[in-house]
Order: sequence, then structure tokens, then C-alpha cells
Amino acid sequence: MASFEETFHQPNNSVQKKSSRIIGYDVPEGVDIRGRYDPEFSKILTRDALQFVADLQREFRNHIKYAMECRKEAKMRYNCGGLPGFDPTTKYIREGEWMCAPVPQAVADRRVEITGPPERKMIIDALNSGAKVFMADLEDALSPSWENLMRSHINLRDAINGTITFHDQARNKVYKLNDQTAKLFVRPRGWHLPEAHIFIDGEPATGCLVDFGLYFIQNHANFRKTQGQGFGPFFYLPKMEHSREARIWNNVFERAEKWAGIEEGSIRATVLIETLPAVFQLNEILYELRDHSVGLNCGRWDYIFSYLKTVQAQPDRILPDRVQVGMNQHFMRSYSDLLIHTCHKRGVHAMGGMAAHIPISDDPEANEASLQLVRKDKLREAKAGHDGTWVAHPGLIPSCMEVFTSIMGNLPNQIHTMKRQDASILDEEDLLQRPRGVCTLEGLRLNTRVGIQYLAAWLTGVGCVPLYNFLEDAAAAEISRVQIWQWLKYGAELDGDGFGVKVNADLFGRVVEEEMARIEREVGNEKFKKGMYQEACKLFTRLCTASVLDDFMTLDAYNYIVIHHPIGLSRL
Ligand SMILES: CC(=O)SCCNC(=O)CCNC(=O)[C@H](O)C(C)(C)COP(=O)(O)OP(=O)(O)OC[C@H]1O[C@@H](n2cnc3c(N)ncnc32)[C@H](O)[C@@H]1OP(=O)(O)O
Ligand SMILES: O=CC(=O)O
Ligand SMILES: [Mg+2]
Repeated sequence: MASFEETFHQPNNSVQKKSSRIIGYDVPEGVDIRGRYDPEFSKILTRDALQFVADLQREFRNHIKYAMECRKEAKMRYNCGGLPGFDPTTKYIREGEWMCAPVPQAVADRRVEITGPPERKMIIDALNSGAKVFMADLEDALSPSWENLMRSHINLRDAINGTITFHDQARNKVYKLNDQTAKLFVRPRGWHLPEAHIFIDGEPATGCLVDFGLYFIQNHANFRKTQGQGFGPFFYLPKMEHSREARIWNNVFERAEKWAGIEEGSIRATVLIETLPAVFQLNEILYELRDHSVGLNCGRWDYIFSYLKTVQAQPDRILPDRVQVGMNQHFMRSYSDLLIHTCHKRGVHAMGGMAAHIPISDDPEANEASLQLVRKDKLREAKAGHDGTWVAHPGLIPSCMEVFTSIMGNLPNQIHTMKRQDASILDEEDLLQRPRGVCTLEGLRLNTRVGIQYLAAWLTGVGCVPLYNFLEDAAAAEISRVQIWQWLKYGAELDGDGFGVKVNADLFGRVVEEEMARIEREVGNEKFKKGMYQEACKLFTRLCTASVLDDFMTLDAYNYIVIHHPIGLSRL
């Protein structure tokens, strides 16, 4: 018999033997789990679940590869001076008379939705929060370490079973679900991210197929009984750039429905419109998903990030300070108005964007001022015709609920009452109008401080953090990263605060040094030493100064959080 040493260090550790006792996952042919073994995780990673994920991977991997190649090809066109626009070959879809399937009763009213990573306490708080929907986020708000991912699935399963509890030892407080809870949506990762702890046929699995597959197989039956009134499960789909990517999701849903023996159109999804190319595909995306759609959402933080990426080769499109790129910019307002018009024409929800403010607990005056800004933004959304909106923190729910109710009254949504016919004429010029505003040294400093702190948190497994009274997640931090890259590349002039200096490597180097010192002062010496600030600084600096812009900072950062077991196996 092989020694413990020999068996534990075998390259395929899906099944690890300790003496004669099996301590590994029971995997189907071609599947290799390289994440840590845990008996609790094995209840999620059942043989059936892994077979289902492997089947999805095998059926769709070439479609995904093709879609990712098309993204590269489009990027090349934009980098040669092109801009995204409406596709003449799909005019018949934009102008055709068709509707999405009727909205299920269970999710007709979505006036306030709360989001958050599926941590145990957070899920309970969010489901009990009084919001209509909780979007459990495996994407912008989650650092997708193996531990986080597996625990998220355990927590989601327990939430849907209604058995989830959490004991806060420090406060001796027990958390459990109320009788009335929010409806649960799950957001899997974007198409571009691999899941490097699960290999299928020798390749890392596609992250979102793992997220979808494990969640669906475990929960579809219970979800439809307890949450969806016969429909579901419900999803949010992030970061798509083209309707061909929506078609893959539609096919995945059909495949899953067939597998589960449930009616076609049971699964429903809201697509985040959060890339610049996707705003020219609103109809096409809804059309592909028309039997599975519950609308579109303005993912405005990623949208700004995507704007920066898409126009990266165009020095005349330098973005002003991040804080100035709000919904008052013509291109942002046009995006939201066109989205509302399109969704309502096709009979589905047009969801608003995330309020990044979070309560300021130690300063009532500042808190009230911040809440006023949120109310103003939400009033704009409700009046424009959005059917609901996003908040990141339960403290914002009552105000946002009040604002939407003041406009919608007892109606569950505005799908049939706010057609926004006026927005039907919005064209490429409106959607691509150059943003106005100024660049400042303080903007450069803030981007640097926020970007480094966010990455430092992400590397230690925290995907969403409060920084300077705002939430910072992957989408928001990406804006900071790409903005610095753009300012460096084109030597942007920081004239907004009277300094009149040009951004160059020297200035950025000094800012990084000074902001690292400030971070150390703010978080304290002890936390700074123990944290991942130096690693984050190195990574962030590399990303900002790269000669070729990285598509996503989380792709590089992911290499730091992948831990293969047995420890020491190569990661990708
Ligand atoms: C661009 C986008 O993609 S947006 C979508 C992705 N981003 C998100 O989902 C952000 C979600 N929000 C969060 O993660 C958090 O609100 C943070 C990290 C920003 C701030 O969290 P904290 O510092 O814990 O906030 P705070 O201390 O004020 O929390 C107070 C209470 O509210 C709870 N809480 C805070 N945010 C949430 C939330 N989103 N959902 C549920 N409960 C929450 C806390 O757990 C805490 O509960 P307790 O009193 O029972 O202990
Ligand atoms: O996911 C939401 C966003 O704004 O990005
Ligand atoms: Mg996003």
C-alpha cells in the first residue's frame, strides 16, 4: 500500500487516500477537484452536480471560446479607432414586434433590491431586510477563493431550505430568517473568469458554469416551491458584450430545464447592461433570452469601466475624475433612458443602478447629506421610468422604498405605464457623447488609495469593502485602475484643482508612495503590516503602468488566491 505521503501528493487529488480511508471528492470521469477537501463541501460537490457541470462545460465550451475570441476581435477594431454601434444586420430584431414572456408574479414588484456577497450573516440580514429582492453576488462583491465559493453555495442552499442560522458569538446574537423574506437572485461570474480549482478534461472549468450548475442542481426544486411560486431559480447575468453571449446563457437554461424536467421558461434572468458594446444590443440581448428574461439593469459602475476600456486608444476621450461621471452626463442618461424604453416595449423590468453610498454612522449631518443624494438619484430613476433600484446597504432601503412608492404607488412596476417613447430616438451620438468634467490631483490620489486598498482586501478574501463612506467592489475599483492607466498613457493634465501638472510615471510613483503612507496611517501600523497592502500596491502599480491594458484586474489577482491541494501543485 502507498504511504500517506505518496497518496497525498498524487497530482490528481480528487480522491485522496489516507491509509485505506477515502477522504476525497467522488468525481465523474474527466473531472479533477484541486480545491481543499472538506466533508461539507462534498455535499455541494456531489457526483451528480459535478457531472452536470461537466456536461455544461463540454456542451458550451466552444461557444464560450468563440464568444471570447469575438470580444478580442471587437477590441482590435476599437483599438484601431472604431467605436461600437448598432448592428445593421439585426435591425429586424430592433424594429420587430415581439415581446418577452410575461413577468412571473413572484417578481413583479422589485422596487428595491439589495445586493451582497453570500456570507452567512449577510444573507440572513439581506433576506430579512425588507427589500423586495436580494441579489446574492458571486461576482463584483466576491473574491472567488475556493473557501468563499464553497461556503457561498452552502449558505445559499441553507437559505433556500429555510434552515440558515448564524450565531454571532461576540454579540451573542442568533440570526435566522423572518417569515417574510426578499426573493433571491444569484449572480454568477462573468464569462471570462475560470474556476481554477475544478478541472474538466484537463482545463480549468468556466467559472460561471460552475456557479450556475452547482446552485441550480442543488436548489431548483426547493426554490420553485418556496421562493418562485412555480418559477425560478432567478439569476442576474453580468458583463456581457454581445447578444451571442446571451444566447449561450439561454441555451444553458434550456439544457438545465430539460435536465430537471421543468417547463421551458421556468428559469428567469435579468441581464446587467454594464458594457459599452452591450448598450447597442439591448433588443438583441432581450430577444435571445425572451423566454427567460426578467429585464435589464443599469450596471453603471462596470459601464463606466467598460467605457474607459472600449475607448482606451482614443486620447480625445479622457474621462474626468471618477466622482464626476454620474448620471447627469449625457451618455449615462441616454443609456438609462434607452434601457427603460427598450425593456418596457418588450414587457420586462428596467432596473436602476447601484447607490454606492453607505450610511455614515459617526456623523449624522454627513449621513443626512449623503442620504439626500441617494434620494435624489433614486427619484430621478423612478421618474424616468425605472421599475426598481439597487442598494448596497440595508440602511438605505426605507428611503429608496419611499421614493419609488411615491412615484409608483400601488403598481408593482411601471412596465405598462412608462413607455418612454421619447427615448426611442436616442442614437449612437447620444450614447457615445464625450463626458464632461475635469481631472484633478485629488482624483489621482483617490483612485490610487482606493484601488490599492480594494485589491489588498480582495487578496485576503474580501470582495466588497466600505472606503470613505462608499462601497468599493470590483467594478468600482476597476474604474480607478483603468482611469490611472488612461491618464498615464496620455499624460492627462490635472488642471481641475489648479495644479496644472501632467500625469507621468514620476508623479504616479510619488503619489503611490504618499498614498501608501496615508493608508498605513489610516488603517494603523499593525493591520498594515499583517495585511496584503504591499502585494496589492505592487499588483496595482503594475496594472496601471502596463503597456497593454489588462482586460480585468481580477484575472491577474486571481492567481494569488488560487490554492491547489495538495499545496505545491501548479495553479493554472
Ligand atoms: C457595482 C456592483 O456590482 S454593486 C453589487 C456588488 N456590491 C455589493 O453587493 C455591496 C454589498 N454591501 C456590502 O458588502 C456592505 O454593505 C459593505 C461592505 C459595503 C459595508 O459593510 P459593513 O461595513 O459591514 O456595514 P455596516 O457595519 O454598516 O453594517 C451594518 C449591518 O448591516 C449589515 N449589512 C451591511 N451591508 C449589507 C448587505 N449588503 N446586505 C445585508 N446586510 C448588510 C451588516 O451585516 C451589519 O449587520 P449587523 O448589524 O447584523 O451586524
Ligand atoms: O454590477 C453593477 C455595476 O454597476 O457594475
Ligand atoms: Mg458590475
